[in-house]
Amino acid sequence: MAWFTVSGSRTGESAVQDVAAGLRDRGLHEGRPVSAGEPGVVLVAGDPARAEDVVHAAASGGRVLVALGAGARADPWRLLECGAEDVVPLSSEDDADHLLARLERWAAVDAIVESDAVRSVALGSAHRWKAVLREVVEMARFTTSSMLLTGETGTGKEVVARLVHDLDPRPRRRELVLLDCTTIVPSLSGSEFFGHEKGAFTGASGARSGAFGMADHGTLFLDEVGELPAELQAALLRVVQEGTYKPVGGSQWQHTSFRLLAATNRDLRAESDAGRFRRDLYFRLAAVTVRLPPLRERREDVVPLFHHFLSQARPGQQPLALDPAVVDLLQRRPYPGNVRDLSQLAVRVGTRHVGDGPVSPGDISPDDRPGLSDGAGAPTQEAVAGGRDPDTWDERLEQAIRLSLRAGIGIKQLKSLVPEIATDIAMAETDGPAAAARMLGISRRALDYRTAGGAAEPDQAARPDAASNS
Ligand SMILES: Nc1ncnc2c1ncn2[C@@H]1O[C@H](COP(=O)(O)OP(=O)(O)OP(=O)(O)O)[C@@H](O)[C@H]1O
Repeated sequence: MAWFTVSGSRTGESAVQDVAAGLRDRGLHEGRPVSAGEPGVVLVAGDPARAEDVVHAAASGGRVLVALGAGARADPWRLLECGAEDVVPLSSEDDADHLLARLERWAAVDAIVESDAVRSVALGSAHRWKAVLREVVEMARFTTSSMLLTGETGTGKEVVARLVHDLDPRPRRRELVLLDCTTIVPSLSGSEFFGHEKGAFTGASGARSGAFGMADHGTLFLDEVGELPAELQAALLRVVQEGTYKPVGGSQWQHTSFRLLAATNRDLRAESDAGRFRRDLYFRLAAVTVRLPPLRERREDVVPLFHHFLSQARPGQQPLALDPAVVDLLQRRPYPGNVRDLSQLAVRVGTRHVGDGPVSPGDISPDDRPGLSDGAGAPTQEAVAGGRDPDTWDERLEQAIRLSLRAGIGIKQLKSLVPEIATDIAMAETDGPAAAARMLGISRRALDYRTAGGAAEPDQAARPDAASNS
């Protein structure tokens, strides 16, 4: 852990110097945390013109906390944009202790993120992935908050849910109970949720615990929670709020207490705004929302993850090198099914490969080699603008859809993925949101809504069969 001072004038400098001395006394070394890759503090005094540059440089090497001396005129929001994790005012002699406590917490979280327990199950070292892991570790270790995990299919929501449970430090922590909300049959769900007493219904030859009982002192993970039928949303809300339930056929209230985790690849917030998901339940589930990035936002993880899955597909055999053309393909290929897609590709490659030589282009099956000439499947702007044969365009689109279906992406997910990918492409290929909105053929407001996290415009989100639960 390190700290350093940046000052523009004498205003407020004495307070900053006091805190600096305090940090020195407590064993923190003075120096720039730029290359250290460790937590650090930047103390800002006066109105230094270069504070933003300094914070920007520091934050590229590690996590930075900015402390503003009295009278420092730096803009905290700009400093956050420059990469600071937080900006706090300095006001008392105890501030050195507070800063130190924050840095120690960060260092503890970073140590867990770098531990084998995490690295061996939630692979990846991309900046965005590490930021997710830090948030997840912080929540898992230091709170019992419920957490809503969002992200496209195959981004690792279940991996993260298991990690949260494994890192949970509650004494006598019990089971992780997984419920896939797509498979819940409403007529049978009473027993599945609450359990039943012996003789509660025909065939109930003995008492049985339900998910709420089994998760007591543990974790309940509701996968695909957006699919939960309306009547079960109400039942769940009651248990979450009051911690009590009655088994089917029982007369005694039972108590339960669990950490609630839920996952969805839908925009539940928009759905609750549209009355298709209970808003009160949404806010209970989403005390903390963690968005897992799609693989295309962490491309640097593609090749290391591929190596990992390839080794898993060839247990006990030598790790294989990759031909540069294969590396190139891996990096350019689309992954609509995200990490799951990549792992299945590695299995197919492992099956085709013979011997211990490098993986060569021929090990990639023809179906996995889409659109090499123009960037893995998608028609380029030039191709479209230049009026190339529309049949070729159609074929490429069809190929991309075929790959998605094979990767287990159903029509519902495809429908939500396509606008999201199109938005990403437009944002990357134009020089601002106005141009991106024009490229997409939508209003600037609709684009802002999408980029702020909405999967569809509110007026497009309503389904004719949607029942209001409000
Ligand atoms: N960071 C990761 N490290 C290692 N394996 C991962 C990682 N992320 C995902 N996987 C693997 O990818 C596959 C899909 O992961 P997971 O089931 O957690 O995704 P998901 O987001 O829950 O998907 P869905 O929404 O379709 O249920 C699993 O086999 C999982 O082990």
